Amino acid sequence: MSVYQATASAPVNIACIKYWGKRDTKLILPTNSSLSVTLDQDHLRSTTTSRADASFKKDRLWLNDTEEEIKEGGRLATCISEMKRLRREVEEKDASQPKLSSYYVHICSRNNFPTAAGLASSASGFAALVASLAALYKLPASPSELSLIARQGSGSACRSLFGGFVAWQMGSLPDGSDSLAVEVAPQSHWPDIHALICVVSDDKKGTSSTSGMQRTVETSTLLQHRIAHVVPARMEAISAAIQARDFDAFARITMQDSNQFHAVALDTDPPIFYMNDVSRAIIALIVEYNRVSVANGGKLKAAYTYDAGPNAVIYAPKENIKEIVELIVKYFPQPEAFKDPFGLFGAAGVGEGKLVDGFNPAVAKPFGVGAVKNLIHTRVGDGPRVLRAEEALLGTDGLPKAA
Ligand SMILES: Nc1ncnc2c1ncn2[C@@H]1O[C@H](COP(=O)(O)OP(=O)(O)OP(=O)(O)O)[C@@H](O)[C@H]1O
Ligand SMILES: C[C@@](O)(CCOP(=O)(O)OP(=O)(O)O)CC(=O)O
Repeated sequence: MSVYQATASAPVNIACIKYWGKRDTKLILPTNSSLSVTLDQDHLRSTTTSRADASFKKDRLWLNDTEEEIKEGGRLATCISEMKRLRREVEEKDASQPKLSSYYVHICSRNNFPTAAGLASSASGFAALVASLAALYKLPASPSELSLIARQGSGSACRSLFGGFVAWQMGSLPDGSDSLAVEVAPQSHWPDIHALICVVSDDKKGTSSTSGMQRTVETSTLLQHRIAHVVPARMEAISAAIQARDFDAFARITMQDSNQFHAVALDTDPPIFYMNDVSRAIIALIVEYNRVSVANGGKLKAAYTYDAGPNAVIYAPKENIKEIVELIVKYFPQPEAFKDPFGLFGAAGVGEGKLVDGFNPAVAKPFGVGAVKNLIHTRVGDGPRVLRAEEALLGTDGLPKAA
């Protein structure tokens, strides 16, 4: 008997131009275009195995070993049924294809980082779901076509169907068929872009992105200004900066857009605060680090950005990461020396940290151990990967294997 099963992994992406607001909440159509950097799956990823079998009694999904309910009409159900629809098209064109679209699926997924903690698990999670079903169903669909479906799981997920630098074009059609992700530049165009994630909190967050952005759409006048007058020009400018590998322009726009996203959150009624004192201290450190560089005739060396939570993501060319880690560790001591996967610091790692010459230490007060709980050093990465059969998360019985 044939086994119909496929496993895929997908990356996290962190936006430089933020998606915040929907014009259609069911189809997940945004009020503005957005642009992100895909992070390396070698460090942060969702891995998903999908299997279709005539003996299965219903569609089931396990996330990190716990079964999730697939609510009728919900986001998971929509993605699964849309993927079955694409499979049906394949079967209608070629009668020799097994009728997998009529079978129920079992799906097992794991994230190798905290779920629902503002580390974009919904993005990698829905991208991995769509990528694994596309492999199971042997769909001829392009990443942009698959992004149309991932988008209906979680908007930001559509951007995780590509590696490198990715735009989500908002589109204008009411059915959403032109609201999709496109590659701005592949990972290989600018592999030198690294990211340092400062995990300020890995708790579940207070106001979810989904509910927060709707409140912003309903109450913020600043959002209307952003949509009409700010984002279109920024999309153009940051795409040009990426094409030219102009980090100074990339960093300036990224920080401006993070600031404006948090400004529209604050302009929401009642106001939404995602950053905390630790987040703001990290901003002050990056601003001062850049000031010293510019004062010495240089350019911006790092860019911060924050999603719907207090964690900082710092983008920088690889050559600056050592200084940045030393700076962060100086103000946010770590329980153990920080060792990074790129071996920038040798076997001993970074212990006490230090400041670059000319840095004004008074821009922030030092915090205690635990204020930044964890540092994750990663870089721009590739798009979803189809994995070997041995990496499957479902056992021969179609149920999750023990972790
Ligand atoms: N691997 C996965 N497979 C399927 N769904 C997932 C997966 N990982 C996360 N999700 C879905 O995404 C939800 C978490 O999304 P949520 O937006 O709350 O957090 P986040 O993505 O970590 O944060 P943010 O999107 O604001 O950065 C989970 O509750 C689950 O429904
Ligand atoms: C701040 C953001 O991370 C918001 C992400 O929102 P989601 O994609 O999580 O929202 P839903 O579409 O409702 O699932 C900015 C971004 O990723 O562009």
